[in-house]
Amino acid sequence: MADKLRIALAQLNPTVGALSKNVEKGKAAIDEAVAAGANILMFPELFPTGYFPEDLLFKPQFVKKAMEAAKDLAAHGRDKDISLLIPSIWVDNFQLYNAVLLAEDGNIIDWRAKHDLPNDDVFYEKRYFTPGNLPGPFNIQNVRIGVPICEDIWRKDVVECLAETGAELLLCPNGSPYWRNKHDLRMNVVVERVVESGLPLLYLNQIGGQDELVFDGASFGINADRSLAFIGKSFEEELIIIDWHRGDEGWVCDTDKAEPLASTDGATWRACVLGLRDYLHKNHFQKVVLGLSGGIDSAVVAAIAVDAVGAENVHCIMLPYKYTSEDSLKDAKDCAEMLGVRYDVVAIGDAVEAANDALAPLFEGLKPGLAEENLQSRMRGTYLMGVSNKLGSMLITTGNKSEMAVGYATIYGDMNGGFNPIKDLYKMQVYHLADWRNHNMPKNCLGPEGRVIPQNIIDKAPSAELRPDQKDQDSLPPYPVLDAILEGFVEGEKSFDEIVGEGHDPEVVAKVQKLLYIAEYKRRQAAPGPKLTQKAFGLGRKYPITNGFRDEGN
Ligand SMILES: Nc1ncnc2c1ncn2[C@@H]1O[C@H](COP(=O)(O)OP(=O)(O)OC[C@H]2O[C@@H]([n+]3cccc(C(=O)O)c3)[C@H](O)[C@@H]2O)[C@@H](O)[C@H]1O
Ligand SMILES: Nc1ncnc2c1ncn2[C@@H]1O[C@H](COP(=O)(O)OP(=O)(O)OP(=O)(O)O)[C@@H](O)[C@H]1O
Ligand SMILES: NC(=O)CC[C@H](N)C(=O)O
Repeated sequence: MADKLRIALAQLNPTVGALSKNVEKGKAAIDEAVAAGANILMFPELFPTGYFPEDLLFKPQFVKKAMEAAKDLAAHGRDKDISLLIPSIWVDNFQLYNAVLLAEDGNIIDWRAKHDLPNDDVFYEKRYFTPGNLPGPFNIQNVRIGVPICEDIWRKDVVECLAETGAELLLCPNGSPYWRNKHDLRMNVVVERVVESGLPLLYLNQIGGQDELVFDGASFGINADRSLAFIGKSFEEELIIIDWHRGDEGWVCDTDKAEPLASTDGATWRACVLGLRDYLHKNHFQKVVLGLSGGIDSAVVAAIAVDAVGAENVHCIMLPYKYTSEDSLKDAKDCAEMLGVRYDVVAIGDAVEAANDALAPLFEGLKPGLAEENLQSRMRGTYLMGVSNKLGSMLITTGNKSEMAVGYATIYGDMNGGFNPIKDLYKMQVYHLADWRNHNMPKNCLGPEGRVIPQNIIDKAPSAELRPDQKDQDSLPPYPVLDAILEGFVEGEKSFDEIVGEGHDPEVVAKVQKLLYIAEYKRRQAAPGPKLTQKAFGLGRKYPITNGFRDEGN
């Protein structure tokens, strides 16, 4: 019976659906693990397909090829002295499972299926998979190793069963998307399972962006005595190699590895950066274009873009109209210079006047208002999409969570764009992160150190500049109040009475609730953006567009 184990954890960044590319990445990890003398190598959840393949799983051809990909990866272990744990889809007796395969010497010799299928928030696993039976441990190199798959550790039953059936060590592959401070939650869950079972647990997560999800890595292990065994890098690929020995009280970690965890602000920023970078690169774009208005939102989006793909791949365009202030022109230019990006100025006046003239006969007798204001935004959106088409850069859009919540953005105007890096940041968080980035240089970011956003952009009152002297606060409550009410409704699903009970004006609360509900149609047509909170608009929050419900209190 082995008394020592060298375990390799492949904290990798797969691309959903890119079966051959993922398998090649996996084979390189096998070679590296073998060279490092590892006895066991484990991959993250559903590695050959990437997490999560969604309705690709309804395509028999995809399922067939995904199983072939898993077998191909397993075959790479032939004539190599290493046991592979490959989490993959698996079909058995006409049922589809979210499984983990044990492969030795090129052959799949055993497998287990995920028992607890997550079906809340952004997960829809019951739509696709049959739940596995409660599993027993694998016998790997004469050590009994339990492999609960991701959600299997978020409830008690699977680990309890593994412990009762003789597991000595737990290895858990995950596809666990980031949200703010989720790492603490994962640690708590793992410690609970360790305390209940008395077994050490190694937690492996993937990294990378997949549409609206970002995976943050930071894989870790907890010893049986609840102490932290090791922690890997955040938001970076890494082959983590950890030595274990069998002591009198069971398996103990011998490797001293404690990568620093990103701070809450640092992790939020890096999730936006990685989410954007992977969305672009995995969809074969190198460059982005955006409208830089001299306001806070586009300045922060430009800084995130530069950190994601480098200044040489970010094109900022100021599109002034007669309401654009001198301050905005200066602030936009200063910001572009600080970031080192290409900056152009393209006036929209002639086009806006031409459109107004063309529509004038239809609008005769009507007062100018919202239609004329939104036309400016739409003209900018049209110009920017023209640049995107011609120069091959993706247009990125800049609406923050407060604006997306209340519909304070012009549909088919400034909402144009393929991806929105700040979609899940409330306005006050956008300000906070602008200041944070001016004072911090996050890891793996390609932008300059030091100030990247002019102080005047942070200090001045926000304005859409669609009419003379317009300020956001003419139409909306002050952002600290708006954000607090929205957090109540969106993150907390609180009642009208609860929010009013927190000291907010009932009329304002009612207005925000109404705006929130009637803007659902805009959100359905909005670009995706990285999920940073437990309740992000998009994948995990499903509200009807046609919705007659209003909570008016008791
Ligand atoms: N349920 C529904 N399903 C489908 N379509 C629906 C709809 N309800 C309205 N609509 C349509 O949507 C249109 C109204 O939407 P839209 O044209 O966007 O216009 P709207 O939401 O009325 O106005 C945009 C607001 O955003 C502000 N804004 C604009 C640009 C930038 C910023 C900023 O600070 O970032 C702020 C602007 O000052 C204004 O208050 C209507 O003409 C109506 O036809
Ligand atoms: N003059 C402009 N030049 C270029 N882009 C603009 C201009 N005005 C608005 N935009 C684009 O439209 C988006 C919405 O901008 P707007 O100024 O209306 O409100 P905002 O949400 O406060 O954004 P920001 O803080 O970036 O100004 C901007 O982020 C920017 O991408
Ligand atoms: N893929 C999964 O099973 C993930 C579920 C788990 N609750 C998590 O967020 O980490």
